[in-house]
Amino acid sequence: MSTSYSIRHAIHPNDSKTYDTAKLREAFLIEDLFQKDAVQGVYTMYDRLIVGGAQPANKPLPLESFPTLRSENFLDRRELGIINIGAESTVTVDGEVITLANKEALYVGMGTKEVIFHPAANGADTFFYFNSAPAHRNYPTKKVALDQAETVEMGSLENSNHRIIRKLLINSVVETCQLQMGLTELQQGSVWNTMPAHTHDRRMEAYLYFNLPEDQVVSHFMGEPQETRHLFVKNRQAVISPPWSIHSGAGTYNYAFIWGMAGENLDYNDMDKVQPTDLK
Ligand SMILES: O=C(O)C(=O)C[C@H](O)C(=O)CO
Ligand SMILES: [Zn+2]
Repeated sequence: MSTSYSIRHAIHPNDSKTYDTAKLREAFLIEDLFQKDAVQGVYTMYDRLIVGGAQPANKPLPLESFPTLRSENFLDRRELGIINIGAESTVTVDGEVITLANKEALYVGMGTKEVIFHPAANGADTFFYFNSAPAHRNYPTKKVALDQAETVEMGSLENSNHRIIRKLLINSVVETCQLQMGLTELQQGSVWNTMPAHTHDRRMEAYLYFNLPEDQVVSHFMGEPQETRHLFVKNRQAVISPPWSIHSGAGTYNYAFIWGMAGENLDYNDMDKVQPTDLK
């Protein structure tokens, strides 16, 4: 079997205040999502979002159901969002072959029986990142290319936070039950993401940092706005952000990240912003 997963429990914000570095990392950081010829997942108890990575190198990898799901197929009661962060390659969805170029996204609806991740034809490194949330109905499977995304430019070089946000799987682009995903790229010389920071009690969020040189890091800031902590994060590592937590980061180099959310609403702009001078 090429699929493995672990479970992360939800934590009360008061408890997290007492965590040392090791405990904080164990609760919120996902260090090893990608492994050659494996599908790996973390089933979080935050809105039951699954954070996953598939790295097909020598063989196609089916997305197998996790025993915790107690369902025959992974998507019997779930929806799925996939973003390709590696070489162009294909995903088959109930036999339909869908090609995803780097940074392209795919929404796969509830009730789909079979999802298979394929290695790139030319042997190049293939990395598919995915998020999955419980669903209540089927919406059609849809590929979203970069030019179909809702794209916004935010920040400035003066504030070290100039970035392009591509909302790929969002309700103006594709119908979903509760999943939203997108990709943010820091522009050269800018290192701060999501600053001013925010929380959104209605939704949890997960970040996957990528396109970061192997010898560079992002300091990811989390916690309640007046009780922040940090996690040092490397390339292709993910962070779980509870609804009460800010999720912002500053890198030693520019980078990209994928954000994914699930929860109470599909309103991307429903955020409680925190001014930088109010953070503690
Ligand atoms: O750089 C940003 O700002 C983001 O990408 C923010 C995320 O999209 C987010 O946190 C959505 O809630
Ligand atoms: Zn957010």
